[in-house]
Amino acid sequence: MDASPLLSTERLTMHFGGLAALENVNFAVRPGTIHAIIGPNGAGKSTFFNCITGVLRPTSGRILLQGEEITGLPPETISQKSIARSYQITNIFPGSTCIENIRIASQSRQYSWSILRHHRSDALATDKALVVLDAIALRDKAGELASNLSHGEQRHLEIGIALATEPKLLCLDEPTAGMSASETLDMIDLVRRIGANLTILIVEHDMHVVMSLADRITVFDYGQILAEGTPEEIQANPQVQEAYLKM
Ligand SMILES: Nc1ncnc2c1ncn2[C@@H]1O[C@H](COP(=O)(O)OP(=O)(O)OP(=O)(O)O)[C@@H](O)[C@H]1O
Repeated sequence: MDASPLLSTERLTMHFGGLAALENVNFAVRPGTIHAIIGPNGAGKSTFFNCITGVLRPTSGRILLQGEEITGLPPETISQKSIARSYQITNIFPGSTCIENIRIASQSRQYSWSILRHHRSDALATDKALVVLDAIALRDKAGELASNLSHGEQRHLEIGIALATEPKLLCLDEPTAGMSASETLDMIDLVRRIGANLTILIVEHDMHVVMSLADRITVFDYGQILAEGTPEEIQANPQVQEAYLKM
């Protein structure tokens, strides 16, 4: 029994001049899953993320969030519609404390926070931020300047900033890039924990991370979907093996 997709694309196409970075991509993320997108360099993974988060306006095709068309909407509107993205490059305010970083992000989510503004907004905003800090295992660093955190902790904070906007879909762009082995294990643990209550779309090069976390995997190659399935199905797929061997 398939649930209706949380996010889907229909014939999504993005051309840069004569280059087809995405070509007729039909894709769907089921609610409650951790869905990984993998593929060789230049396969179109970042372009896909950029289209669904509004950074790029696709050349043609449609993007639907819970059946509502969001194609070509600006990033702020897409964020208000509950798609949050954590970037490869850290996106935090280094001169602010961890809790301030989370509070700033949550206050930017005007609609769902309008109630809080009417009722003891400050105390509630702080309580909410502490819940997020708990979720990202940084509660004991609430008052610490973000600039004093380790690289791994900064990536956790960045995910907290995305969580504070109360997304329905969290897009993670290479969350373990540049991490040590132990930071990578911590990140796997974090994504698994937040994925218990949230739909996550993840672009990741580290196959151990992908195979540890993903419920489903979509493989992009030359801007098209080469394969889709469970981690076991993808690992056993000869076309996928060939696409990676040619790298
Ligand atoms: N703004 C742009 N202008 C022109 N070409 C672009 C632009 N962005 C991406 N491309 C091209 O589109 C293709 C897909 O790039 P994209 O960055 O989406 O791939 P990727 O799968 O994310 O690669 P990587 O794993 O290396 O990050 C590449 O050929 C890239 O050079």
